[in-house]
Amino acid sequence: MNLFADLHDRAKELLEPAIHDYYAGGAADEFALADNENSFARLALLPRMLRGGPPPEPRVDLPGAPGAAPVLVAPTAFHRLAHPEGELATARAAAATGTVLISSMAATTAVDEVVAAAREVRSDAAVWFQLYLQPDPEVTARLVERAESAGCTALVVTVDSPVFGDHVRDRRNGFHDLPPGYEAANMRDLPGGPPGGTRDIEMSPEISWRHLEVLRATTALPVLLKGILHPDDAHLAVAQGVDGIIVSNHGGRQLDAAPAPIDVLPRITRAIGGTLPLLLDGGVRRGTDVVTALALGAEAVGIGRPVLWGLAADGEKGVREVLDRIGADVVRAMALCGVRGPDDLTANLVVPRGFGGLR
Ligand SMILES: Cc1cc2nc3c(=O)[nH]c(=O)nc-3n(C[C@H](O)[C@H](O)[C@H](O)COP(=O)(O)O)c2cc1C
Ligand SMILES: O=C(O)C(=O)c1ccccc1
Repeated sequence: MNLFADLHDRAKELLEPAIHDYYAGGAADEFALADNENSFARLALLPRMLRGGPPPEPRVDLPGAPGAAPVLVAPTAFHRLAHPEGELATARAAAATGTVLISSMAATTAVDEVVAAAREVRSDAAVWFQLYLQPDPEVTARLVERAESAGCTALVVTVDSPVFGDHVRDRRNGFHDLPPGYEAANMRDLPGGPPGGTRDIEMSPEISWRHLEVLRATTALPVLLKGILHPDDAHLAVAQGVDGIIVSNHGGRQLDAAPAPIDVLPRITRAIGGTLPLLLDGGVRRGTDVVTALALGAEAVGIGRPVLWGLAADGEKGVREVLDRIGADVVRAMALCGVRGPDDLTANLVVPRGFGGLR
């Protein structure tokens, strides 16, 4: 049970089973998928009382997104499979709530249309573009140009996908490609692709820090890396001069043996906390999860599947419901913990559940 259980139930009723499974599923045995939520459940918050502060107003300055809500929309593929308005509905709901939308390279709507929909609702809406570095740097460069001319204010480079994860449910359901009538619209008219058609998204183990360097030389946009889990990689990211890190195991869809992001966040914070903005996604389902992540060193978090459930259940209104619910729940959780501002979000707020008073 969580804050979005009703929307997930409704989405499950409405979606074709193979599409529901595509969204819900993880890699292999789904250990990482399960652990993402379970790891939050293994942590408790030790609240402070009678602190006499104003009502919490959680807002955060992120690269290309001043004054953003601390909960972002994580990039997820293929929103038109959830609702006919697809990414346009998601973009409008995110903009209306002051939420950063990380628009997926694998979207079924082109990024310029996504940004335009957000900016119609709110002229300063922040949309970041998520990107898989492509083996052909020309293809990557063209995608970056598209994101820049669309008006995206940061790039999120997903680094946890040298190959596709083994999505067992998709294999079982025979769900391998977008159904007819849908397209990965950002991949239209790219070098090496069919004329007038869309190019496949390539995932390649060849991709290295060198490709990232090339990318960073071609853009002035802030670049965040999504999918870092090892503290040594966090150090390398700092040395490269990136603008932020999203600690993530891709919602349990890539390496199934990967730890839950919330379990490695303290090590990453110890390694590089304070030098760059740290974000986290995976298993965030309630305000106390957000407070836990912020206390352990994240500036902000992303949510993936709950947005898809809201979108499938009720389009723009459903996504709005998801973002409003979690926003209000964050304020409630902070107030219940006696958090007055960012300075009160420290690691000593978090204890293991069932600690028996021994710590
Ligand atoms: C259906 C689905 C599609 C996704 N597509 C992408 C994608 O295109 N690019 C990407 O970087 N991450 C993608 N992700 C991973 C999310 O950005 C995020 O890391 C994850 O969903 C967070 O976990 P949560 O769903 O538990 O909130 C996808 C996740 C799901 C569930
Ligand atoms: O499904 C995913 O998790 C994902 O990241 C993806 C990547 C490329 C195309 C479609 C989905």
